[in-house]
Formats: sequence, C-alpha cells, structure tokens
Amino acid sequence: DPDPAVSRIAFGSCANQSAPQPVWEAVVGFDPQVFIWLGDNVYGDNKRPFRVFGRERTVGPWRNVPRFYPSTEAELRRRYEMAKAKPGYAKLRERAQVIGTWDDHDYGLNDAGKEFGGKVTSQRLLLDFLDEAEDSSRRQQAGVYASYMFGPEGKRVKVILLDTRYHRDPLSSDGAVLGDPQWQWLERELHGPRSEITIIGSSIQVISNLSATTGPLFYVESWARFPRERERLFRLIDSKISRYDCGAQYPLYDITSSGLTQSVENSVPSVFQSLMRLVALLTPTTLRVFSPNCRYKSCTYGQPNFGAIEIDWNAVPPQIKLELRDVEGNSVGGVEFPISELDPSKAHAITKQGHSYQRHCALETELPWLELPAYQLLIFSPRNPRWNSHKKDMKELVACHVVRLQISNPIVMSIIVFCESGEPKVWNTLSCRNRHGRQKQPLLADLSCLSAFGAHGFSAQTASANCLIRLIRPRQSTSSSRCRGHPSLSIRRREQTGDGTTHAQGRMAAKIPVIDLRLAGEAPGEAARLRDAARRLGCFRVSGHGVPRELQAGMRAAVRALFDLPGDAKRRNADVIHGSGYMAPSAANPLYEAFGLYDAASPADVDAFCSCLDAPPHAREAIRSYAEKAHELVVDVAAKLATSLGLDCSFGDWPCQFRINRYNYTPDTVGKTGVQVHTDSGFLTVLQEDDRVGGLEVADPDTGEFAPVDPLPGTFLVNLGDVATAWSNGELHNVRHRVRCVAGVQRVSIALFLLAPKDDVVRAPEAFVSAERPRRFRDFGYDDYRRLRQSTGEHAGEALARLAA
Ligand SMILES: O=C(O)CCC(=O)C(=O)O
Ligand SMILES: [Fe+2]
Repeated sequence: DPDPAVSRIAFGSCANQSAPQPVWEAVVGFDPQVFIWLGDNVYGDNKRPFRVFGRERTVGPWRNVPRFYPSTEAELRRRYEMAKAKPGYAKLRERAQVIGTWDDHDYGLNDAGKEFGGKVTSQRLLLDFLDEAEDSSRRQQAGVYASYMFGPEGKRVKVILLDTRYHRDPLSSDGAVLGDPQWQWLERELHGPRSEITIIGSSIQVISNLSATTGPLFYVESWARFPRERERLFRLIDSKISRYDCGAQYPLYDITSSGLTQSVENSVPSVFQSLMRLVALLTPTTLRVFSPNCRYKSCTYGQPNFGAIEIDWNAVPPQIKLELRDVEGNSVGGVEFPISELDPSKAHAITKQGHSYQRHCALETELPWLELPAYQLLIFSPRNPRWNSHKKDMKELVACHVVRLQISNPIVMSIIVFCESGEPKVWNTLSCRNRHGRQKQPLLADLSCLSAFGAHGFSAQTASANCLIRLIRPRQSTSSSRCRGHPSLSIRRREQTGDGTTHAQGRMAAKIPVIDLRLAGEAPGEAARLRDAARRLGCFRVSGHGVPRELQAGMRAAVRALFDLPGDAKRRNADVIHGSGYMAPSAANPLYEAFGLYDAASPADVDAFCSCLDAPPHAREAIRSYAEKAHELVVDVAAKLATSLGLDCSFGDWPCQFRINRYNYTPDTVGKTGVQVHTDSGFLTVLQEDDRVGGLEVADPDTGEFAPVDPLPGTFLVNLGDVATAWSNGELHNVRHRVRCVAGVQRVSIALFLLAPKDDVVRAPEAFVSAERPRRFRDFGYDDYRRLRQSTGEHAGEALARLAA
C-alpha cells in the first residue's frame, strides 16, 4: 500500500545518551509507524559542577544558565552517534519513520534561544541525526521546524513540529518564540490542505501556566512565559478565541511525555523524589496525566515514559487514544475519545435534576499566583461573602445555565458553562473583587465571543518543561469566512484528479488535464491530449517535467524571503522592458505585488536580478537553478505543443519573463480579488502555484464562467497567452483567468512567461494558414502589443482584435 493510514504514533523526549535507555524496547513493542522526537534528543551541553556541603551538585530549580556551557562540534556529533547507536533505538529506526525537533540541550545550551552562536552547526547535526536528505529545504531554512502529512485522503494525520529555540527571544522579554518566517510557515501549514487530525509538537509546554507562576523561583520554560506569542498561537488555531484556552470550537487535548530517561522524579536527587510525589498530590491536576478519574489525585508519572497515540480508523466514528506508557510498555494514564468529538458542532450534554444541558464553553483564567489560594477558598466555600457581589449575577446565570467552577491547576481556574437549550445566555464579565470591594481583574473577559458554539478545553500534562502535543481538528463549520475555503479545497482536488464529482461552494472545479511530458513527445495519445487541451481550454498541467520537488520548494522559500524585504529594497527591481520590474499593490489589485525578471533565459540577467535585491546566498542559488530548469521546461512544453500541431519548432532563444507574485491576504479579504481577469500577453506561461492555498480560476471557454483550479503539488500549470493565439492563427486558446482570495493566508506563485520571438514579429507559420483559414492577424512586435494592452486597458485578450489582418 503506497499510502497506508497511520494509526500508531509514538513520541518522546529527554534522552540522556550516557544513560541506559531500556525504554526503547517498549517503544518498539508498541510498533509505531512514526516516532517523534520532541527535544533533548541528546544532552549536548555540559554542566559545571558546583559544590554544596562538600558534594558536587548540578541540579537545582534556581537560575542555572551560567552553569552550562556548549560542546564542541566534534563532541556534539559524538553524542548524537552514541544516541544513534543505542540498539533499541536502532531497531526502532528500522521499523518506523523517525522525525523530530529539538529542545535546548540538543540545540546546544540549556535554556538558550536565538542568541546561541552554535545554532547553525547544531541544526546540521540534528538533521544528520534524523537522516534528513542532503538537498532537503529543511537544511536551507533558519531553524528545524517541519511538517508531515501521513495517510490517504479521509485518514490524514498532519504533524507539525515547531522550533522553539532558533528564533526565541530571552525568557523574560515576552518577545518571539517562533519568529516571523516560522509564523508565516505555520499559518500556511494550518490553513493548508485539510487533515482529519493535526498534531502539533512543541518542545516546551503550550497550555501549562505553571512555569509562569513559578517564574520567580523556578526557571522553567514554556509558552506561558511568552503570553503574546501564545495568544497568537491560539488565535491562529482558532480566530474566535478570546482568552487563550477557552474559545476553541473543539476540544484541545495536550499531553506531555518527559522523558525517555530524564523523567520528573529522576531529575531530582532520590531523597526529594517522595517530596515530588507529595507536591503532585497536593496540587491535584498540575502534575498529571488526564484521565476521567484522576481529577483529585495525582496521576503524575514521574518515571521514564513515552507517549503513544493510537488511532482506530475502523471504529465508527474513528477513535483516538492518547497515553503515556512506562518502560514496560504499560499504560500509565491517558484518554480516549472519538475524533468526531474534535468538532465544533458536538456540544457535550449533561443531565442535572432531570434537565439536560449542553456544554457551552469552558474558560480558563490566569490568576496572580499569590492570590490563588484566596480564590481557591472562594470556590470551595460558596457562602463566602466575596460571592455576594456576584449573587445576583450568579442567580441569573444559574437560572438558565449550570456553571461549574473548577480549579485545574494552581493558577488556572476553569469555568464551564452549560446551557439548557438554544442560544446560550451571554455573560460579559464575571469579576473577582478583593476584600475592600474593589474590582480585581475580570475573570471572564468576554463571553460574547463564545456564543453559539459548544466547546471545552482542558489540558493533560505532566509538569516537566518538555514536550507537549496538541491535537486539533480543523473546523468543519462554514460560519467563519476565514475557513470557508478549506473543506472545499480537498473536494475540488478529488475532482481534478478525476475520481469524484462534487460541488465546491456550488461551483464545479475546472477539469484540467494533466499531461505527462515524458510521453507527450512520443506517445500519440498524450500528444493529442496536449493539443486538445491547448486548443479548447488554453490550459493544462504538466507532470514528468524533471524539475525536482525540492527545487520547487526551495524556490518558493526564496520567493517568500524576497517579499519580506523592505519596500525601498523591493523597488530596486526596476523595469527592463515595459512593466517588467517590481509592482507594488495598486488600486486595481490592492492585495497583489510582484517582482519581475527579464530575461529569465539569460543567466547574467538572473544574477543581476539577485544582486540588485541583495538576495541571500541560498535564495540566489535557488533562483538561479530554478530559472535554468524552468526555462528548459517552458521551452520543452512549447516544442512539444508545436510537435503536437505537426510543426517542428524550437523556442530556445525566445525571451522569457519571470513574474513572482505575492497575494497579501488576510481573513478579511476572503472572497476579494487577488488579480483581475486577464489573459497572459505572451506565448505560454509555466506557473508554479502555492501548494497550500488555491484561488486561481480559469474561464470556461464555452460558458465564460470561472471555475477554481486547485494546486496539484509537484505539477506545473501551463496557460496559453495572446501570442499563442496570434502565432497559431487562432488555433490555440488564450485562457482568461483571475485570482481570488479563498483563505486569509499569504499566497505566492511563480510564473515564467515564454514571450515571443526575439527581435522579430509575431507571425503565424504558413502551416496554420490556408484558403479556409486565412491569416487573421497582421504581423506585430511583442513590445508594441504589450504597450497596446497597457494603453487601452484591455488585459483579457480583447486587444488582439485591434491587430486583425
Ligand atoms: O498567481 C497565480 O496563480 C496566477 C498569476 C497570473 O495569472 C500571472 O502572473 O499572470
Ligand atoms: Fe496570468
């Protein structure tokens, strides 16, 4: 089976290469198809021992950064080799696909962020350890973030691994965790093709607030130390979130496994281990693995463990099980639920005194850590006078809702609201007042955002800083314009490949033939399909084109880097021929900007383009080789098209123009125009679309109606332009097309236009002219034609009529 469903994923972290690692036997016993390293895959840094009471001590909750120092490259490599040579791990590598990200110790230095000087070397060594391909784009980017899609359609599991080190600002800065390029990448990933299950791996905990509270005492890292970035993450996962963990329209599960060798209890000297257990007991849900019966007792698993995710696709509905397992492979806690529960429309019902209630929402609010005990008392003794100020509100609320207040960890209080039926009553604030009646921070900032959706959130975690996995299911609701495009994308894609006929947003996707270029030269059938598509539609896809996927991806990455340049740098990309340079967003196309390169067939011009923009070396390299390959491709397509029409032509010396487009979409621009209706002015265009978001539409030649064309990764789209129509004496169709925003995600596309004969006029060869088919167009120069389109504003092929013979 080329694309089997993934039903077993294991994950783990914190593996000391110098320690015995018996846990691998259990991992192999679980027989995962995928294993995810979530960081501290080796301990690459070193501690300076220090003495307390005559003994050397190296652990402690205090700020210990200065006590660590990095290893040399050779030493870090040696440690990775040790890790890789562990027999159990070697066995796992033979059976499972191993992927991973890093945390601080394998990044190279305890608690380090973007300031760490060894990060480029560390990146190379981690990717070597993970057997990342030499030409992988992951080796070109700054940081080790990556994403994977497993399984066939309908059973897709997407795994997104974040890099929380490479771009991270200092811990107390409330600055960056991911950095802009990674954010943009993540946005594209989360808005890209739909998956049934999305798993995000982060080396530091996302939901737990424990470390934020304990910050003054314990130097523990987590997303909670970066509230603004965390808010951004939750907003990205669900734009309706008003407080970070309340409004997701589906449950969010998270589970931490830490670690394979360096577990919570093992990280303290043995005399403190029972103390750890006691602390866990006293803080019921902090150090816990979630399970329905562990709310009031500690479910911490402080011994070495790994995480296990099992998906039963055959169950109806499919079930998911999240577990921690110990070194024997025994489950030590977990949770199981149907994936249908990860769905905004599934409210959870409860029954109380004969009434049934739907779960409406659950909010969590952060409390100042010293005030928490007071609030805890308040919750546990509802007669407490502090409730008085809320009595009226509470009565009203309770009249139509059931409210449950629950403390889910020392600083997070959850408020779960159930409503009887219909629209839940909306509460604006529920605030706490202090002893003097003065209002403290509002507990519920804004409930109105939560109306109409059943939702709840909770977290399942152990307390160590590492390794959180979060499951998300994309919303199916069409209530938010932002998401409207996504469910339909995959439906349309099925259609395009010919195995389904479903409507997407009421409109059929265009059926674009895919031509295998390896066959199109020889196999008459394929050549005929090429000719027919070019005559009727003016548009087709090509596969078998010989441009490596890595290069396609590398070029997209380079293009994104260029667009991130400041405005005045972009404007250095000046016109060579009329309108060939940088185009800023304009009144006609306000969401669109583009770079242009003329002549892409000339290596010197490609170099000049890169130099004027100061393109970074890897971007320059990608642009150079892409220009070369794409030029070969466009010439090849043109020649095969000519052959299919019975002509032997070569197009090698026709000038080419690159146009690199970016569409600055936001959630508010969904449905708006990216580029207005036009035909391309030249002969033919080879287009590499954004693989993550569609939006291109082509006009049906018969009805004139526009139909969406979705990206088909790995292929190129070919459009024929006005010159093709003129050159073929009207035989080839110049396809009208436009681009619309279908999702609030930035989109890029890369077009290479094969324009027209060099220094010559466009004139149909005699083969296309006969008594029945008299010459339709007079001879014209391409530059003049371009100006004509510009001066008349006729961009959709109308200007050709002005050239009638
Ligand atoms: O962005 C696209 O998909 C199409 C761009 C386009 O039509 C053009 O650049 O001429
Ligand atoms: Fe176009």
